[in-house]
Amino acid sequence: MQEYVIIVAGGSGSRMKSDIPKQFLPVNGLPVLMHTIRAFDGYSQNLRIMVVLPSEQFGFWEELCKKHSFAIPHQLVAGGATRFHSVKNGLNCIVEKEEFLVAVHDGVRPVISREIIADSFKKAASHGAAVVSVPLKDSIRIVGQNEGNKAMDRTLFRLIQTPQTFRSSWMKAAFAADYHESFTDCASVVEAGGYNIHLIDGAYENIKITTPEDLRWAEIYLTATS
Ligand SMILES: Nc1ccn([C@@H]2O[C@H](COP(=O)(O)OP(=O)(O)OP(=O)(O)O)[C@@H](O)[C@H]2O)c(=O)n1
Ligand SMILES: C[C@](O)(CO)[C@H](O)COP(=O)(O)O
Repeated sequence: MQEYVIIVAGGSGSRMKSDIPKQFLPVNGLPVLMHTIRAFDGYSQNLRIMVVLPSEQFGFWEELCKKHSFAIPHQLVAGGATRFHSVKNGLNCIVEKEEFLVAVHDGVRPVISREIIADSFKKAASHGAAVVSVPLKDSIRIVGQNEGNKAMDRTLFRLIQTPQTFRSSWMKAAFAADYHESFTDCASVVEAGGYNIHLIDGAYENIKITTPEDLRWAEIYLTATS
């Protein structure tokens, strides 16, 4: 089956509090988003890469590509109001008659290994939906509004990462739904569509650059893996 990745970088990065959108911030001399695209290109050059950005950032991105002589082929897609809408826009731009596999990955998760990408495509082919996760390392408590808080069994939980990879027919059927605020990732959308989610092993290094201190970790991890 043909493989695609939709790399979503259409958000506003409000928690990063940076003038430059976080997907363009330099880490080890290269914008975050270029590290992410490079990781997927390194997995397979037959992979088709879609990159979702706010349309008003297309020009800036093209300038950055020139500046860094960045020539990995990819198709630009305009972002939407939420992550759900950005993924949907990416999916709608894929022209393919046959069933295909599609991974969705956060543009701001640049420390993703080829092994995890390969595993996610392999398991999506056999299970329909493969979603990367890691166990919790800290203890957790549930907090109530008036009732204080209570210890929970952390073995019952997983932290969910990307890539999240699906058979195209599952993804298209699920993303035909109207937006709901519980859709924080693709797995929640596909699950709401009635499909089972198969969890696969992720990595603690596969961080999402969300707040300023994450950049430092990305720098450390990318230095260690380059
Ligand atoms: N409308 C949106 C919102 C988010 N994303 C992408 O989804 C990923 C995860 O979202 P998050 O880290 O929350 O990014 P932002 O929405 O940009 O950040 P914030 O929530 O701090 O504003 C990011 O790569 C982001 O660019 C997107 O493509 N389109
Ligand atoms: C998709 C995701 O990265 C999985 O952990 C996460 O749900 C994105 O959340 P955000 O609030 O949009 O950063």
